[in-house]
Amino acid sequence: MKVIEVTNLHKRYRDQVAVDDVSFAVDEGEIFGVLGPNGAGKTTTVECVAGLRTPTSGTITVGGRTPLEAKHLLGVQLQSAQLPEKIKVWEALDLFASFYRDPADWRALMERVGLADKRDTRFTNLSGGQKQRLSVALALVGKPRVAILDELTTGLDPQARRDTWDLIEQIRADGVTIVLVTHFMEEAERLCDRVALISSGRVVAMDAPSALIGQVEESQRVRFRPSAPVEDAMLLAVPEVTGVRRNGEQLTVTGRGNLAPAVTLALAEHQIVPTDLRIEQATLEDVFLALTGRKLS
Ligand SMILES: Nc1ncnc2c1ncn2[C@@H]1O[C@H](COP(=O)(O)OP(=O)(O)OP(=O)(O)O)[C@@H](O)[C@H]1O
Repeated sequence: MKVIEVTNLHKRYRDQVAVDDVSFAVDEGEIFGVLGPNGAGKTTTVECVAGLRTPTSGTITVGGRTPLEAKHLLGVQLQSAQLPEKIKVWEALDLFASFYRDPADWRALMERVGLADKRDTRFTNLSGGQKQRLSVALALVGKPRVAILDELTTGLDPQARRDTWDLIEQIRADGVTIVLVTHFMEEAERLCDRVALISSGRVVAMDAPSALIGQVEESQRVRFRPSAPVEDAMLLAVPEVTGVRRNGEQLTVTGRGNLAPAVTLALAEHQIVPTDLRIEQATLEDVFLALTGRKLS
């Protein structure tokens, strides 16, 4: 079932087109990623979905209603959401809970996002990751059906980022649909069931990360040093192989599908052992580059 439907969204700020033509639908219970470089129109798109901005044209429904009618279904954690510096963790949660008729138990939520021991800490004294986790808790306090999380892990160190990813997965396990705005391809690959790649206000591709990566011409690369000389022709005869490059003794074989097992098997048939074997897989970055000629970050 579709919980969000965006059709031909267009948003202009005076003479600046922020979103040119964006359409997508989000299934109930999925983590849907909106991925694109800075300025692609991601924030504008989700702010329209959240009812915080009015589209210039196009339609948006959330749970079959307009974003404004659906406000109670949405929990929004927005980029650089700021709280008063001196507010304490518990006060912020208690304040946000007071906005709703039937709020979640904010104490349980505080526990859930790992801030129970920071209950009395002021916002300004929280670390970057703790601030982000508080903002997630604040987005969830209204028991939303859909949570919109914008650039949630920007500025976090790797450990804090992984902790935040775990938190997002837990929230989804509770049945909350998540729209995740990010410009980190690794984050999108790891978390999202589907992603919309956005460039210059348009959706250039939309699918599961693995499906998008599978479409890249050379989605796999295998690098190794052969224990004995290898003919290119022998490798090119392997159906999965599309190319062979040499760099001194090192060979780079590109291709698709189950490339690494196919290559090692072909080598074994010629009594050749691949040493220093490294397998590299294309990423969403490669997909984006192939589609737009531009880098994601
Ligand atoms: N309030 C505004 N007034 C005028 N132009 C705006 C406004 N908000 C955004 N824009 C412009 O619209 C375009 C899209 O911005 P948006 O913030 O939606 O992109 P984004 O993909 O979220 O980028 P980022 O990751 O940097 O936040 C940009 O060129 C931006 O400068």
